[in-house]
Amino acid sequence: MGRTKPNIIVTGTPGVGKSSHCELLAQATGLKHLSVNQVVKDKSCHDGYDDELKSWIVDEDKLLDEIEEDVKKGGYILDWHVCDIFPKSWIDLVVVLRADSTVLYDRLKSRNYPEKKLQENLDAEIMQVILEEAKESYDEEIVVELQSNNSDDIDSNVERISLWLEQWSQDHPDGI
Ligand SMILES: Nc1ncnc2c1ncn2[C@@H]1O[C@H](COP(=O)(O)OP(=O)(O)OP(=O)(O)O)[C@@H](O)[C@H]1O
Repeated sequence: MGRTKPNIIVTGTPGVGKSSHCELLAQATGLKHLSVNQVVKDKSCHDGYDDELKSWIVDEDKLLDEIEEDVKKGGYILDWHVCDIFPKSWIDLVVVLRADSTVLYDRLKSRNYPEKKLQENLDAEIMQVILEEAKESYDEEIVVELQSNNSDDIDSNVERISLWLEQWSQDHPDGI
């Protein structure tokens, strides 16, 4: 079975603004916001919790099994800091959000991240780890890098992705 609506990944380093974008984007487009972290927790797609890193040790196979049936129907915004585990055939657009390191530092600091986790995430953002993963895992023409430093950025990004969605629907009147 194909899909009449596309699937979009919104990814980026923790704190870059994925949830904020996805919520507004879901409101603007009617696509469904799938918080992958929430699925990991709710459906126990993990092998426990890493206390030092304060994050779940994700069972990726179980996670994919859990969401496959829904996501294959289309119309989902996948919100996660990992982007390279989803099969290419599921995905129509990959949005990689970016933030300046000073901005990201302040956001993570205010979340009381442990110093090690904060530094790892800042390094990952500076080294553009997630952008590189996205480009390696998907065709470059579907990977879009967008800035997320302030609320104007969110508005213009949501607008831009909404326009992309309209175009996708025009280009694929019968779905794919
Ligand atoms: N572009 C932005 N302008 C202003 N504030 C922002 C922006 N992006 C994110 N924030 C703020 O930064 C904090 C983290 O944002 P958010 O939870 O959306 O990030 P996230 O990428 O989903 O994080 P995580 O991966 O940890 O879930 C929130 O307080 C949010 O309001």
